[in-house]
Amino acid sequence: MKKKLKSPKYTAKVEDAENEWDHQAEKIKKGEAKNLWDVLEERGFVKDVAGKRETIRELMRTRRIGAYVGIDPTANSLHLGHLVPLMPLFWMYMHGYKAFSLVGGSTARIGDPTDRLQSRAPLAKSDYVANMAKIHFQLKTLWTHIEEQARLRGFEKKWASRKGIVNNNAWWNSQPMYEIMKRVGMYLRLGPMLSRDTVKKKMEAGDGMSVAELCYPIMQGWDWFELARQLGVQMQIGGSDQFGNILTGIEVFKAARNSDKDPASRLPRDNELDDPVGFTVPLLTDSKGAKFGKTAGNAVWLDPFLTSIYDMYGYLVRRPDADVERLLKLLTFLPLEDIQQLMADHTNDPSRRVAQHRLALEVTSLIHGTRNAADAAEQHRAMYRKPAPDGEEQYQAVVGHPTTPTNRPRMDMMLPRSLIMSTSIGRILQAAGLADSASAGHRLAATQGAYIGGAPGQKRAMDPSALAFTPVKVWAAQDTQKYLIDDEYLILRKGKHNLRIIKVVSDEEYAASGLTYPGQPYTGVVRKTNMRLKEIKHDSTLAEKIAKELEAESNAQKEAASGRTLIFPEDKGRQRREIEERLREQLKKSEEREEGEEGPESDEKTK
Ligand SMILES: Nc1ncnc2c1ncn2[C@@H]1O[C@H](COP(=O)(O)OP(=O)(O)OP(=O)(O)O)[C@@H](O)[C@H]1O
Ligand SMILES: N[C@@H](Cc1ccc(O)cc1)C(=O)O
Repeated sequence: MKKKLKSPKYTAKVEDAENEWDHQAEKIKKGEAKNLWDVLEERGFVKDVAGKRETIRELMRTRRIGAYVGIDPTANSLHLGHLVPLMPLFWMYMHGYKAFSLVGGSTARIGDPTDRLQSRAPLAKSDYVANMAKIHFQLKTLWTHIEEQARLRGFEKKWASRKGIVNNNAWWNSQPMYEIMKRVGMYLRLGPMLSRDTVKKKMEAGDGMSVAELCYPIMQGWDWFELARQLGVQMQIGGSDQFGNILTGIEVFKAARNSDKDPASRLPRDNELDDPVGFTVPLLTDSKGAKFGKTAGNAVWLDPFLTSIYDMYGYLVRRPDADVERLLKLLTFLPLEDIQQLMADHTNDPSRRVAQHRLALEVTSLIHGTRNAADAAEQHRAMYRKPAPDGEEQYQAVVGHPTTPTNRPRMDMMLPRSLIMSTSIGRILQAAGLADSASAGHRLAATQGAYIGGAPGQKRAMDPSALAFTPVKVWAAQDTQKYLIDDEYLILRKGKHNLRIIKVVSDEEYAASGLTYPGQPYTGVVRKTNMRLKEIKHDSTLAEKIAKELEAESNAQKEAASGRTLIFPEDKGRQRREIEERLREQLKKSEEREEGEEGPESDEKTK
């Protein structure tokens, strides 16, 4: 590979960063600063260590190493359990290391057999594409919130620190089997692989083991090696169930490294500090001790549509006193002294649950941003009045609008195929909830304020890390469909994080779902009224029915107060004229309102 020449300015920056690191290492040695490894241990992150503790400690002191956590997109959202291995990664980034989260686009298609008796059910290609994109963007949002947290906590941004999201599709889509067999397969022995507990159990008491599943840890180890080659990743972090995979990974890494014939590209192996190292974090479990996650079905999801921000806040507020200190250490960036103070306050009056509320606020801020977390805290305060003397929380009344599945904008949604195939991009942006009206959607497209994912005609399984976004333009209606991924998904984005992953379904399936989208024809008042006016002309009995509906609608509010019921006149002709009159009035008002909303650029041509 041709190496890029580095500018003198860049080289100087690298040198400065190295000097800065050496200086910090010296301070740690003299006891003037803390080694991050010790911080991680104190906070309870370290369960099992792959490598020697002292070596890792020295490595973290002397080198700005890279670390990674891998997550297979086997569900459509991250959950709270994933935060435990991700937190040390975030800590490392804040302290100037290089930290990467990996989306296992390829490994998810094999399925990690660790601790399972039954193989994972194969994912439909479309689900897998959607999961991958969603997890990728959730991680992206998390990383943005980490920047926010770092700023709030006064961490100085380091030029040489790195953060990123990678997808192992990037190499597995074109990885020759021959290379793996030759560089790794030849050196790994089958005996130790077969004697792993998790393998034995699945073979003896479960549904057996496929060759692909048996090779899963090799894939994971090769990922590590690729990340080391490309990004300098020397450390892997995972949940405690990943310990076996991390140990096998070290063997794979070393075999791959040692078989590199070219000394110029070979990763260093001069001393112990050059070797790959890893550690696992304790598993977050539910009250019955089961691993918190997608398989056990007990997850608290990071997707606010699956677990509302309010519900996540409430879940954290309900954590038992015995768990709260540990969770504060694992899931927040609060300094240990602050946690101690908080626990002392909590012990003084446990009924106020100050420690739990702080936990809830910190974790929801990290996941959903500080503003949303503050809203959730406010909703929570409004929902519950002060605890009764017996300590029980009491339900009061709902004040404000708690987040519910219906009022939360969805990241993933469904739209009918005819809309995508034949309507203007303005209307599609409106239907996706990225614009308030079709003309606002048009303006967004005209000013290139919205983006569409993928390349025209993309057919291969998408790799979100490589997913390019093209600014949407005011193109012809049939141009949007060129961006359909696997003929099934459309990805739209406004700004950095306002993302819509749209599953495009047949019109029949959409109608059967009972869903409607903003701007859907004949769901707006104008169109409904117009349609009914036409119907009424042909059927006078319909007038009575519509009159009743209209009355019921307006009386719903009045009735409670007055208790009055309306009596309809007997004269059918007059009745029809009156109703038509009222419908016209309603129509006029609605048209005026819609004009006001849409402005002069209404895209009538697409109707
Ligand atoms: N409850 C948890 N506590 C701590 N770490 C977790 C928890 N759940 C998942 N992890 C860790 O997150 C990383 C990614 O896990 P991933 O979602 O790929 O698969 P998984 O753990 O097998 O999920 P599941 O078993 O729920 O299907 C792994 O390192 C895993 O150990
Ligand atoms: N095997 C991990 C996920 C993972 C995938 C690829 C990796 O390189 C690392 C980790 C799990 O299931 O939890």
